[in-house]
Amino acid sequence: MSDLVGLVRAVQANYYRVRLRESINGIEELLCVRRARLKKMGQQVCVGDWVVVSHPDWQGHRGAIAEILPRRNQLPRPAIANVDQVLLLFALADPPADAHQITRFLLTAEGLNVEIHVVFTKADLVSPQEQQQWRDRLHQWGYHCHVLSLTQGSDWQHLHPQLADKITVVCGPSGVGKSSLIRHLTPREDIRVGAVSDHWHRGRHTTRHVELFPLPAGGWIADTPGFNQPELPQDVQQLAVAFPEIRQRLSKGQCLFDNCRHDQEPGCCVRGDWERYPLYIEYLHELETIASSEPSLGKMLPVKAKSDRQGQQRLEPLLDPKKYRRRSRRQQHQHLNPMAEEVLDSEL
Ligand SMILES: Nc1nc2c(ncn2[C@@H]2O[C@H](COP(=O)(O)OP(=O)(O)OP(=O)(O)O)[C@@H](O)[C@H]2O)c(=O)[nH]1
Ligand SMILES: [Zn+2]
Repeated sequence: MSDLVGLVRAVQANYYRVRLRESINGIEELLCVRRARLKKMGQQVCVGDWVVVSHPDWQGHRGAIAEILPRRNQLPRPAIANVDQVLLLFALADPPADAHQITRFLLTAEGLNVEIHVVFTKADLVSPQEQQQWRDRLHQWGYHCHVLSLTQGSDWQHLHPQLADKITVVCGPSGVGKSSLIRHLTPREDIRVGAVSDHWHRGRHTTRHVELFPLPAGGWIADTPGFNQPELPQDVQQLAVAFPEIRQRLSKGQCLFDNCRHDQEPGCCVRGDWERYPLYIEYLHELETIASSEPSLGKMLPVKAKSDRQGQQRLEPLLDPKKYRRRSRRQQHQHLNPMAEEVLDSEL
């Protein structure tokens, strides 16, 4: 008999909601735990994983995840596997669009190495001129964007073809309409699924969890918790390549120094009169300040001599930020209780 394979739609506490690749006797989903063997091997299951299910209990709609199929990629926060694209959503008003905040989201999305779609909502709240200004602005930054309203017209339906057959993650600040958009795109989806809902809602974690919703034309879409200020990339190199404007300048020219920070260095081909250059410089200095304020690192790290803007020499640490970066508070909070899982595993 062939393996029972499914897609993990949601993870909460120690339960995994798995949508079977093919429904069996009308049953589409099983509520699963993770086999002890996977746990011993330290394998975490995350939303978006394709998994092999064993021990199906068709009456109780239960099962156990026996194997995780290879992942194409994995977003770290929130943990979602096999992501095809990120849809960044911003409102044109209420809350107003803000270049600084949009850039922080774009930088995070750029670091994920997946396709990026930018969408502005609440077009009904601003003039056509203002809509066009944001379109032009994003175009100059190197992005195409959609502008739409969920309360007027049906432009949002133009998103369907871009989402079909893909796993799309919607990110954006709080209150921009992420949940509303997903409700529009997945009209027939019932979040509570028959027999599994009782077990599901008994979970200890009451915070909003990540979930994949099926799209009518195939594919899946997930909302992510709204947070307003994503973290910066991990190092200066990653920061620079996360700006399409910088990538474009570096594809045409070359800076004098290989390790140019594109700040005050002579012979820099990136420094210039482009809109987001001051933002790049602000984030560059923010990253460098974080790096140099790590108290325990100053002693351990090699330093390099640098000239500041007044021509004074100063020492700067040469960091390997990946190695020394602290875990974020969000990561720490996402750690689930392993004890409870032990009990469930031992039942199988
Ligand atoms: N005028 C107008 N209001 C909208 C539009 N889209 C969403 N809204 C409203 O904006 C508010 C916030 O929408 P949500 O979908 O809850 O936003 P969210 O991004 O999921 O917010 P968080 O859950 O905080 O992350 C709601 O009152 C929606 O009705 C739109 O296109 N135009
Ligand atoms: Zn440079």
